[in-house]
Amino acid sequence: MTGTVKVEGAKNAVLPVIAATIMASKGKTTLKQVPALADVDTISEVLRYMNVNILREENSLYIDAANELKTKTPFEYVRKMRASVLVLGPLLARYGHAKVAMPGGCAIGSRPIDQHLKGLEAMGATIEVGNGYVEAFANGRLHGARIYLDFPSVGATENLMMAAALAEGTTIIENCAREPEIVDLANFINQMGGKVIGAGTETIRIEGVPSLQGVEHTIIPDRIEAGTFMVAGAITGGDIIVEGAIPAHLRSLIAKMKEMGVKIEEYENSVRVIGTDELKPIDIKTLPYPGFPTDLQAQLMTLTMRAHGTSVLTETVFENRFMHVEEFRRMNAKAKIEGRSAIIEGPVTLQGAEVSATDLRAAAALILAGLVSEGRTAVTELKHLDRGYVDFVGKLKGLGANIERVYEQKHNPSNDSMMQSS
Ligand SMILES: CC(=O)N[C@H]1[C@@H](OP(=O)(O)OP(=O)(O)OC[C@H]2O[C@@H](n3ccc(=O)[nH]c3=O)[C@H](O)[C@@H]2O)O[C@H](CO)[C@@H](O)[C@@H]1O
Ligand SMILES: C=C(OP(=O)(O)O)C(=O)O
Repeated sequence: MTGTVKVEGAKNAVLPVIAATIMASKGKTTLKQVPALADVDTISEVLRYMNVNILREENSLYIDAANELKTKTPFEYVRKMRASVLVLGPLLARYGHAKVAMPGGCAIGSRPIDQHLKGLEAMGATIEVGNGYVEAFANGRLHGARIYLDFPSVGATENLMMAAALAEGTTIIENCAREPEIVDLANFINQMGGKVIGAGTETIRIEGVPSLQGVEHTIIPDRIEAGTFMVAGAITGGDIIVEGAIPAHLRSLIAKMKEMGVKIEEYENSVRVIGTDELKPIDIKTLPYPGFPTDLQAQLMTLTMRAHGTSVLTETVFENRFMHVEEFRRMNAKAKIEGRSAIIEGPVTLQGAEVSATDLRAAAALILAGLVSEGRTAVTELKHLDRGYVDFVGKLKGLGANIERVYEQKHNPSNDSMMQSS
């Protein structure tokens, strides 16, 4: 594949930022570079349900949360998207009450929210969990606290940072997540009038303020989408430019791809990827940022199937994020799971097959594998893909891929399939 592909605003940055907009009791918020994703629609629906005015025009969202808001979120939204739980901190901080459906597990793990709740309790909240809901109360404003997270959870860091922004006094979150999306959220809160220091390091300090206001903010580029296209360039032995990729956000992927023999040129706001036939095997361990992202594990796995030798991919962030391995085996991959590791023997000639996407990144990875498989591959369950990729098929076609999106039943997108032949 050759050519240039442009990345969208980051899904994992825009979702917490949209949740944070409900803390603005005055003024309106304009968000720019908002990707047209199913997850953005879902969180927009959550806000509308709560009585927030929210309007989308092209890549911008206009949000007015100055009305009195409902402080409850029903299960139907959280079921579609776990990130709905990010309204818990903002609602509790603004209203002293929040009732949010408990997110269940999903295909990648059980995903509890104990660290979110532990932090909110330390800030003075009373929490009740029952009948599938978590309900939190604060007697007046939350107060500042010193919180040590057991694990640098992205969602817990975000929920607590938002709650602390409107709390009385200073909150210190230690062992917090350091992802670029945390920094984007902190920048947004600070633009709103908040006082957050240290985002991007292991300790964040937040001085609470009495109120926050709406502002204009541009969402950072999606490093996971960028990384997915970088792998697409490499696996097809192509030469592609990923525009909007910030190399500093992709250090671990760039290092691993270079170790495999892929040529990568870095520019300020783009990367060029030049594939090779002589891929070397690698060992990878997923870790919180700046370690290798779990959200790129499945995609990079496809590249290891083309490498000459044995690669070991160890998943430490989620306990069950190897559902795609079984699907890859249907495509002739020599792959097995041993404990928390996937062992991949390469190189193999992948064969087209009918496979099913088990989660969002598995969907992208199966499509990447399909690009280099002999014969036709059909990927189903594309509702997962639509959560996190804008026009993935169109963008790959633009780079020269032989791929079509097929709508089998118009009103049930989960039945769609994706086909490609090589
Ligand atoms: C919308 C969004 O930004 N999603 C990302 C976010 O998810 P999310 O915020 O859910 O991920 P976390 O960092 O919270 O979870 C990481 C690990 O910690 C565990 N955990 C988390 C919270 C908690 O209270 N207790 C607990 O045990 C989880 O089960 C998981 O095993 O970060 C993940 C890890 O980089 C990414 O894969 C997701 O794409
Ligand atoms: C796991 C992911 O997302 P979420 O946390 O929204 O399920 C992802 O983006 O790969």
